[in-house]
Amino acid sequence: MSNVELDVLRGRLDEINGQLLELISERAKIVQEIGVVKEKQGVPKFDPEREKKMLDQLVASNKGPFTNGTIRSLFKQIFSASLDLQSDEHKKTLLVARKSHKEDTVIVLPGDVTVGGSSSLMVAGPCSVESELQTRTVAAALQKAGVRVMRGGAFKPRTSPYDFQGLGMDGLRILREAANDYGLLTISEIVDPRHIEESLDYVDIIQIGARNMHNFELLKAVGEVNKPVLLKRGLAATLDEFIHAAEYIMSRGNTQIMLIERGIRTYEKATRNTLDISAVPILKQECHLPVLVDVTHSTGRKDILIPCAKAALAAGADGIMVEVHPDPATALSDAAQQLNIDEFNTFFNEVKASGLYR
Ligand SMILES: O=C(O)C(=O)C[C@]1(C(=O)O)C=C[C@@H](O)C=C1
Repeated sequence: MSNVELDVLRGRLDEINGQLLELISERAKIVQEIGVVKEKQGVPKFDPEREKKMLDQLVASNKGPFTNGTIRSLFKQIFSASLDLQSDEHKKTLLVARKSHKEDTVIVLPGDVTVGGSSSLMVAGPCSVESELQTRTVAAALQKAGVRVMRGGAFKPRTSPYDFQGLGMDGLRILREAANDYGLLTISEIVDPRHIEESLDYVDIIQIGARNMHNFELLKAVGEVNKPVLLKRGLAATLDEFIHAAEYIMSRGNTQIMLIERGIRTYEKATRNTLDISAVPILKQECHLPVLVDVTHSTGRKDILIPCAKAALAAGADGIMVEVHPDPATALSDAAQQLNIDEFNTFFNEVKASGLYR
C-alpha cells in the first residue's frame, strides 16, 4: 500500500473518529440527563437489565468485522464511563464537594480556635475519661503544651462487651469540668442519637466514631444540631462512602464538619490499621472540609507517631489527633498506644519543629 493510499484511508478514519466523538458526546449528555432523573427518583444509577438489553440489541445487529465479544466489551466501557459521569455529576451536587464550594471550610470553635484555616490543630487526650484525676492531669499538661482541644471517650464502642465501656454522661461531665478549669475545648464520641441533646452542654465537638460512620440515623441526628462534628472514616470505608457520610450530616443543615483519617483495615499487621495518607490530598481535593489524621488509632504504635504526623501534615492535613494518658500501662482502653505526658511533649515539639505544623 502506497503512502498516498494509507493517507486517504487514515483521512477517512479521522472523519469517522470525529463523528464517533460527536455521537459519544451527545450520548453522554443524555446519560447525564438520565442521571439527574434517577437522582430525583432515588433509584440506583447502575441498571444491569438495561445494559443487557442494549448489548443484546447491538450484538443482534452486529455484521462484523468486530466479534460479538469485542462489541460487548466496547459498549461495556461506554456504559461504565456513563456511570462514572453520572456519579461525578452526582458528586458535583454534593454539599460537601469541592465543586460546589471552592473555598476551604474553616470551622471556628469557641475561643477563636479554627479548624481548616491557616493554622494546624492538635487534638490530644485520653482514649477514655477514667477519673477526675486522670483527666485533670492530662488537661493540665495539654494547657501547658499549648494544646487547645482535649479528647476523651465517655461512650466507648469496644469490640468486646466485657471491655471498659466508658463512664457515660459522668465521663462527659468530668471532661467538661477539667477542660473548663484549664481553658480547653472538648471533643468526645457520641454513639446514640438519644445522648446528643444532653451532650451539647459538655462537648464543643461531637465525634462520630469509625464504627458509626455508617450509622445513618446518627449522622442525620448530628446533622440537625448546631455543633461541630468530627467524622471518623470507617474501618473499611471507601473515600466515596466517607464523603457521602459527611453529606448525610451536611444535608440536614450542619455545615461544621471535619473529617479524620484514622487508618483502614488491611492485611498489614505491622500497624493496627493502615494509615491511608493518600486519603488526605484526595479528601482535600474532593471536599472543602477540614481533614485531620488520627495517628494513634491508625498506627496503634507509639514509635512511628512523629513521622506519621509529619507525613499527614505534609500531605495537607489540617490537624492531628493523638492519645495521651498519665500512665498508659494502667489505661482502661488502648493501653499499648497512648503516649504518656513526656512522650506527648516530645511528640508535639518534634512535630512543631518540623515546620509542617502551621
Ligand atoms: O439508561 C439508563 O438508565 C442509564 O443510566 C444510561 C446507561 C447507559 O450508558 O446507557 C448508563 C448506566 C446504566 O447502568 C444503564 C445505562
